[in-house]
Amino acid sequence: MAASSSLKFAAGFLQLKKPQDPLLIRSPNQVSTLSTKKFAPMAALTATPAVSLSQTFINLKEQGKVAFIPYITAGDPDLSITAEALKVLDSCGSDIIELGVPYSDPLADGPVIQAAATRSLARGTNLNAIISMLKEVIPQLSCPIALFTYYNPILKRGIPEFMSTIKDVGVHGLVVPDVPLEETEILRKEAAKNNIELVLLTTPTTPIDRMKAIAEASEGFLYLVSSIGVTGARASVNERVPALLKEIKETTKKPVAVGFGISKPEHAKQVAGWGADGVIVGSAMVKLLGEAKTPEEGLKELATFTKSLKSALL
Ligand SMILES: O=P(O)(O)OC[C@@H](O)[C@@H](O)c1c[nH]c2ccccc12
Repeated sequence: MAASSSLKFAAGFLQLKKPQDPLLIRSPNQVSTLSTKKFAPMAALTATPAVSLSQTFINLKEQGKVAFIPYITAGDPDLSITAEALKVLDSCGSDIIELGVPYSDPLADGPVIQAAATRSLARGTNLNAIISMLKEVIPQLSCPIALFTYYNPILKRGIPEFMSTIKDVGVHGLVVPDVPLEETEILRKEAAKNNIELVLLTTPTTPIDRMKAIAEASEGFLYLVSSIGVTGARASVNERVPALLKEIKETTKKPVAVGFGISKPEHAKQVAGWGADGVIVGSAMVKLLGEAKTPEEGLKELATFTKSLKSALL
């Protein structure tokens, strides 16, 4: 698995890998034994059902708040810990959770998320097992889930079936980083049929006309990738973000969430101060869970970190 660290997003999106590459495809029938595990000891408890991504932003805006959106990789260290982590993230104030489907060739990911995906796949995580876990856990969450996946797992399953499956378990949004705008039409159509909001991404190198078209087509929110390159914590947030946000805000009324390289409460506060409607933190979260001595310790650290990021946005 090699993700190029010099990767540049081609006009907003990555190049699509050939779906027939056998290395990239796992059979949907390959159900891990994890899928039969009980993920939710308190399955009887149900939270207030989550609203859509766009409604979440409307509600926050009314309160003058910025959305906090953590990202974690499903199945790292295993899916039962992911289930617990989702509950921790939800109860510590996350507004939307981006849950990543691990993938063998995660082109847009830096070393931290690549390593998490490798560990997760090595444990046998696959889409069916993730879906079974979500079926039990989503009813216990009060914030919506946006599933993050590269395009291949969607193609492998078939777009209509993929969408109806994730809808049935209560997923609200979808982020697919390697589909060019021109190819999102079919995805959008199937997503819309199932009330799934398809979030599109724009980057600092996206030409303005293309950014406008992406903003127009994006649902739920628009994902502003703060800097070119791959995911991963950085010392500071790209100074071009305020200008990029201004440009986008002149184009669209849709909420804009900023991600890539945000790893500290100070970063989150700064990005919110620049006018973002949401702040996305991935690698820093994944690292805490991945490097903890025990899963329990990882979950504790995740709780503390989530609260500190959330309170930077209050
Ligand atoms: O890890 P970071 O730098 O905090 O960035 C957010 C990010 O992890 C998440 O949104 C994401 C994970 N993998 C991606 C690939 C492309 C775009 C976005 C992502």
